[in-house]
Amino acid sequence: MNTSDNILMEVSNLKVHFNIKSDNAWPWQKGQAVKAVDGVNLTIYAGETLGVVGESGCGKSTLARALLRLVPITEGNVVWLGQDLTNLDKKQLRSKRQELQMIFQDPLASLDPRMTVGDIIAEPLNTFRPELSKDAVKAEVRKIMDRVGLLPNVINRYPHEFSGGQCQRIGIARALILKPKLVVCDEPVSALDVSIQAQVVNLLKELQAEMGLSLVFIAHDLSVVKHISDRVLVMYLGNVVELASKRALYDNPKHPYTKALLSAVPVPDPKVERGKKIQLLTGDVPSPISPPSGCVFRTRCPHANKGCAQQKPLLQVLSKEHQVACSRLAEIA
Ligand SMILES: Nc1ncnc2c1ncn2[C@@H]1O[C@H](COP(=O)(O)OP(=O)(O)OP(=O)(O)O)[C@@H](O)[C@H]1O
Repeated sequence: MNTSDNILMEVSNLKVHFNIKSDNAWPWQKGQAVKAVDGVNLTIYAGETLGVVGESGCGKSTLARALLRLVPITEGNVVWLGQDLTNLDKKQLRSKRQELQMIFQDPLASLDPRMTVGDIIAEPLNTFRPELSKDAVKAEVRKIMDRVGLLPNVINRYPHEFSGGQCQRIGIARALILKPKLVVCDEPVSALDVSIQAQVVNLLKELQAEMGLSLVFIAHDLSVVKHISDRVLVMYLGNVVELASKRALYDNPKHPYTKALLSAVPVPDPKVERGKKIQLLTGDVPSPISPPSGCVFRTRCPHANKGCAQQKPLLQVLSKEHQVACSRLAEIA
């Protein structure tokens, strides 16, 4: 159960704005910033999987990196087990890396091509546990390799000799060898074949249960997120538009954006699929350089003509349905 006793991370008003460099910007963009993450509040509990979904460019990866302070944070706080990571210096932050790990989208690109699998997996141990003997490190490496489904005889091979799925297993082994408390998985299966995706997702699920890990799991595929998550966070234009338990979100989505996203998910039953109405969103996603004020979804919201277009703050919109969604937002905030 999620209670204040088992909070791992508390994120408040988190903002990551990237200043646009003048050499690769249009003249009118100079001095402006991309608001990749723009005021996110969330809590991560011990042992849970928090899924993160949203269209491309909505800020999922930036949020993931900001949780581990891998990108500069413009404003806000990321409190990890009572300690604000945003105040830590490099050395203090480094000591937290044992507890906070990340798995990346492109498994091959995330592995050093000049290192053997054994060395890649051993690297975090060599860095953070220098007191361990070579034999002890090797034993740990073999143990985790076995756990993620890598055969012992591949220990001296190089990443390019492996398939995408195997490379992701190597990435998982490296991330888990220090027994972290939280692993942020940034689209860990997006680059894999569908058949392999299921294996990797199930492996993560098993390891999570076994090691009592918390996962932040980012993906485009809402079915994958449904399979692995306990709670799901929906992002739009750097903001959280809905955050709810998996069941509540998939069975009874409140926010019009969530509804539109879910309506596009294919249903395995052809009869249901044929009769299904996809809620198409009109218009493009506004620029993250100058997002709409008030409700960021306003320009594409199907209820916008009922008052939402007036740039009113979230709770002043007239549509009843949208009010429900927006009062949920207030609860979340
Ligand atoms: N280093 C950077 N400098 C400037 N803008 C950036 C930088 N990194 C990301 N952005 C911008 O921030 C916004 C959010 O990007 P981000 O990669 O976090 O989105 P995303 O939801 O993870 O997208 P995708 O699903 O395609 O990976 C985008 O507009 C992106 O162009």
